[in-house]
Amino acid sequence: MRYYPVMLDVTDKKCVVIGGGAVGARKVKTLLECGARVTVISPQAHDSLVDLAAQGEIILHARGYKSADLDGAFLLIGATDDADLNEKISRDAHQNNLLCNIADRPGDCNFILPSIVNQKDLVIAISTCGQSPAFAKKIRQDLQCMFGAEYGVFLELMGAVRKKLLAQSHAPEEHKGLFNRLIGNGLLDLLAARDEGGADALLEQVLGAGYSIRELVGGLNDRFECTEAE
Ligand SMILES: C[C@@]1(CC(=O)O)C2=NC(=C\c3[nH]c(c(CCC(=O)O)c3CC(=O)O)Cc3[nH]c(c(CC(=O)O)c3CCC(=O)O)/C=C3\N/C(=C\2)[C@@H](CCC(=O)O)[C@]3(C)CC(=O)O)/[C@H]1CCC(=O)O
Ligand SMILES: NC(=O)c1ccc[n+]([C@@H]2O[C@H](COP(=O)([O-])OP(=O)(O)OC[C@H]3O[C@@H](n4cnc5c(N)ncnc54)[C@H](O)[C@@H]3O)[C@@H](O)[C@H]2O)c1
Repeated sequence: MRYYPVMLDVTDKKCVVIGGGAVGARKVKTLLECGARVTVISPQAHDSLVDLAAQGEIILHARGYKSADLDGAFLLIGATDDADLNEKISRDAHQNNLLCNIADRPGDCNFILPSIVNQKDLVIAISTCGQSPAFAKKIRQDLQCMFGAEYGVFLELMGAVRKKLLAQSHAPEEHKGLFNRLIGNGLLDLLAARDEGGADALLEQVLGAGYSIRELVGGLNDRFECTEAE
């Protein structure tokens, strides 16, 4: 494995994307989904970025890159169509010890981006360590249809159960057994079938009273409506 996989918290962090073409726009979209504060520097910008700037979702500077653009940044992505400039951006980033992804220079990045299958808090990241982005995308497309809305609702429920158990006691070995019984005895399939009664019966059998779906996360149909509306 060439790279160390991590999950980065970019919430409210200043992330600078230099070059707002097709590639920059794709990377901005993911950063926004993860709650970053995004600044884009680009003389010309993809229509989607112009719209996001008009809606106040990003800051867009319609001009060329200056080194000072990195001031206060947590992370930067270089995605211009100018190879020399991309190299300069990577040098500036390394001097400032920044997290740095350069779209055409994997060797100058200290992180690269995976292809992502996502259903609310379920995130499956696929990387070929730069060997074949096209193949990472193909695997994403193959996996995507296997993970429906029930996975998002399932994780919301498991998270609520876990939070409630942890508030009572820290007992990882005991909790592991409970979680494995919920997982192994088909809670996910019951949610997929929208069988709230069946799911409640399983929750009560494994966890006892006080753990119904309504008590934990509200009604099942409401949860599916929220998930599918997103
Ligand atoms: C996963 C994804 C995430 C994202 O971008 O968000 C991503 N590339 C995606 C798509 C894609 N990129 C390219 C094609 C054309 C076909 C092809 O080349 O295969 C396609 C497919 C398409 O467009 O259909 C061209 C390309 N990519 C890189 C270079 C430069 C180079 O290799 O030197 C060149 C130009 C090569 C040339 O000059 O021809 C480099 C990188 N691209 C990476 C990520 C990192 C390694 C990921 C990995 O393999 O693990 C890495 C190293 C750096 C980085 O960008 O972080 C996203 C999938 C989105 C999805 O799921 O839909
Ligand atoms: N990593 C990947 O997934 C991937 C995929 C395809 C291509 N690429 C590479 O990514 C780069 C960008 O590809 P693209 O298709 O988005 O190109 P593009 O031509 O659509 O966009 C390039 C952007 O860079 C901006 N730019 C030019 N000079 C600039 C400057 N001085 N300061 C700031 N911005 C400047 C332009 O205004 C333009 O918006 C290319 O080098 C390409 O080879 C990477």
